[in-house]
Amino acid sequence: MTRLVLASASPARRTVLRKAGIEPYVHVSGVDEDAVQATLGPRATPHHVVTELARAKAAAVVPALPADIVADAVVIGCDSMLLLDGELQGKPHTADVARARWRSMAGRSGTLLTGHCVIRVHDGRPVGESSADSATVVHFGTPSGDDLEAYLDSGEPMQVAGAFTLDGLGGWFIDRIEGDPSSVIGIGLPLVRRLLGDVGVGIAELWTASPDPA
Ligand SMILES: Nc1nc2c(ncn2[C@H]2C[C@H](O)[C@@H](COP(=O)(O)OP(=O)(O)OP(=O)(O)O)O2)c(=O)[nH]1
Repeated sequence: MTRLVLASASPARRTVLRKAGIEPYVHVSGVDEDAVQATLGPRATPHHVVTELARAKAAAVVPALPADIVADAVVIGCDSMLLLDGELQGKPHTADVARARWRSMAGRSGTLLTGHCVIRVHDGRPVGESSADSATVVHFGTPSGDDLEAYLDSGEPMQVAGAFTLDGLGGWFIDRIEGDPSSVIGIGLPLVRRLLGDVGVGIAELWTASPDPA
């Protein structure tokens, strides 16, 4: 049976796949995202940046996988960033940066881009690849000063692209989205289904009969 390999440390991506019936084999890529982005140059479009980062993560994992996995696998890399005022934003990492971002984006909208790359591996060799990014417009609410500080104190916004989550505490501050919710969380299920089809894999081949509904 073809095994789905998730080239990501993201617990959010793992959870999305598990709830959708797939227990991924996880192998973190360890890719230096800043270094990859630097090689793309200043004229790289936001769509190209997230897709190339996703490709770098998937490609980095293939040679490191055990033989029994790479006998028959699809390796998926992803990268999510928020495009706001023409600037790509990753994780804020600090409360000060997250606060400044929320003060800028409250009451406005941005586009959450998630790059995806699927590499088909058979008998240890890459035999197919397909990549694309998904774009979801996110309309941000306006948290009160107290709510924003409490959100920052939770630590959540510092660890996620765009300083918000759709499915966590951040959900209280997202008015609506235009696009695929799973790609905002970190891995777009309908897009991955299409990319898997591009490399000859049907999604129903991969999922277990009993998805994790938790
Ligand atoms: N649960 C949740 N997580 C989100 C949401 N939006 C973004 N994130 C997370 C997903 C990713 O873990 C993170 C985006 O950073 P990256 O795409 O660089 O992935 P990350 O560094 O976590 O892992 P990776 O580089 O794939 O090993 O932000 C959301 O709405 N909900």
